[in-house]
Amino acid sequence: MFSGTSAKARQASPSVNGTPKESNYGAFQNAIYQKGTFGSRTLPKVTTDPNKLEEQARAALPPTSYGYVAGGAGERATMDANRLAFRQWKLIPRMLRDTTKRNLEIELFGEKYDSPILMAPVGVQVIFHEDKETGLSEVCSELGVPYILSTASSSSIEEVAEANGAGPRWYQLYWPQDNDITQSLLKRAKENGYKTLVVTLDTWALSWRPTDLDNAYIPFVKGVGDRTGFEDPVFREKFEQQSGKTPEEDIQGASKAWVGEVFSGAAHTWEDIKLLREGWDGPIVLKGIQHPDDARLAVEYGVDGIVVSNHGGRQLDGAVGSLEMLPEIVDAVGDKLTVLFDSGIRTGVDVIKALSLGAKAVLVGRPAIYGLSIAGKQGAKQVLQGILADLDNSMGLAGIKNIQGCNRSMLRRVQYGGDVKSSN
Ligand SMILES: Cc1cc2nc3c(=O)[nH]c(=O)nc-3n(C[C@H](O)[C@H](O)[C@H](O)COP(=O)(O)O)c2cc1C
Ligand SMILES: O=C(O)C(=O)c1ccccc1
Repeated sequence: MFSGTSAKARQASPSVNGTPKESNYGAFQNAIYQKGTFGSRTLPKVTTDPNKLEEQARAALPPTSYGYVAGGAGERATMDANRLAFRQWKLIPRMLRDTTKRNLEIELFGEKYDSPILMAPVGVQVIFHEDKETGLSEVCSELGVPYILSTASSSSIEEVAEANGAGPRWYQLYWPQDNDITQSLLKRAKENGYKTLVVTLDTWALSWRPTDLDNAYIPFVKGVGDRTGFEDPVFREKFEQQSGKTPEEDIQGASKAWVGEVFSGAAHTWEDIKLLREGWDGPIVLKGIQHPDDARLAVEYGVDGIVVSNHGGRQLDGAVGSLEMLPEIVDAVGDKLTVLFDSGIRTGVDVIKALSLGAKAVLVGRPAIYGLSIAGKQGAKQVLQGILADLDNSMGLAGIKNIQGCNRSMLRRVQYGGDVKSSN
C-alpha cells in the first residue's frame, strides 16, 4: 500500500512546544504519481475520482448490498439536496499567504485529533466486505481517524475495540426502548474505551427505501447486524426469560425482539436525555439535528454536541439539504456546544465548506464504505487518505493554513447550482 500518511509516519512530526504540527497528507498524492510514473504502475485499485467511486462499488457488490449503501429514502430528493447544497457554496481562494505548511489538527471535547474527519457510523459492514467493522476500525486507527461504531454492527463492541487498539473510537447508540438494555450497552461501550457517545435520533423507524423494498432486503431481521443485541447480557436474559430460548436458538424471534427495541417507535423524548447521563459520563452528541430549535433544545438539555445530519438522505425524503441548515444552527448554538456535520461530504473541498460554515469536524459515510466494498480495509483506507490529501492540498491552494482559517470569508453563496454530478 501507499506510504505517507500512516499514524506512525505522522508521529515523526509531533507538535513541539506549541509549534504547529505539520500535515503530510500530501505524501499520499505524491506516492500515487510516483508509482504510476516510475514504479510498478500499480495504480490505485480504488478510483480517486469522487464521481466514479459509487460505480466501482456497484461493480464489486451484490445488487442487494449495493442498493443498501447507495440507496436513499423515497425519490432521493434529500440525497440530491445534500449535494446541491454544497454546489451553492464556492470557495474564494487567497494568494501569497505561504500556505506550503498546513496544520489540520483539531480539538473536540478536550481531545486532540489529527484532522477534522471522522468515520460515520455505518451498520452491517459485513454485507460490503468480510473485513467489516474490525478492518475499517483498524485502518481508521492507522490514519488517526476516529471510528464511530454503529449499534447495528456486524462485529462486536469488544472485537472492534481490539482491532482499533490505541485509535480514537466513539460509540453510536440506537437507543433501545428498555432502559436496562440501554444502560448495559453504555457500560460495554465505556468499558471498551469508546470515548464519546453519539445518539442517533432520526432513525427510530426505517424510512421508505424503495431499493431495499423492491429487493425485499433487510439484513437485520435475519440476525445480520444484531450482534450488539444478541451478545448483550441484559437483552439475552430478557429474551431467554420471555421465549425460553437463546437468541442463537431462535434467530428470527431474537431479531424481531431486537429490531423492536431499537427501530420500532419514537417513545423517547427530550426528557429521556437524563437517562443517558446516568450511564455515560463522557461527551454526548445528538446525531440527526436539522432544526435550529432542536439545536437550542440540545443546549437546554445539556448535551455536549450535535451532528447536523439528515442521515445521508436515507431517512426523511424531501428534507432540506443538511449543509443548508448548518449556518443557521451554528449561529444559534455554535458557542454553546460542538457542532459536527455530515450528509453529502465527498471531497476535501466539501470538508472546507462545512468547516467554513462553522462545523468543527465532519463525518464521512458512503465514500469510505464504497472503498471497503471495492478493496476491503485497504480500499477504505485509500478513500479516507484521498479525502485527507485533497483537503490538505485544497486548503493550501485556497490560502488556508489551519482549521481556524476555514471561515465564512472564504465562501460565496451563488445562485447557479450545476448538475448534481459531473464527469470527465
Ligand atoms: C449503509 C449505511 C448504513 C448506515 N448506518 C448507520 C447507523 O448504523 N447508524 C447511524 O447513526 N447512521 C448510519 N448511517 C448514516 C451515516 O452515519 C451518515 O449519517 C451518512 O452516511 C452521511 O452521509 P454520506 O453517506 O453522504 O456521507 C448509515 C449510512 C449508510 C450509507
Ligand atoms: O441504513 C441505515 O441508514 C441505518 O442507519 C441502519 C439501520 C439499521 C441497521 C443498519 C443500519
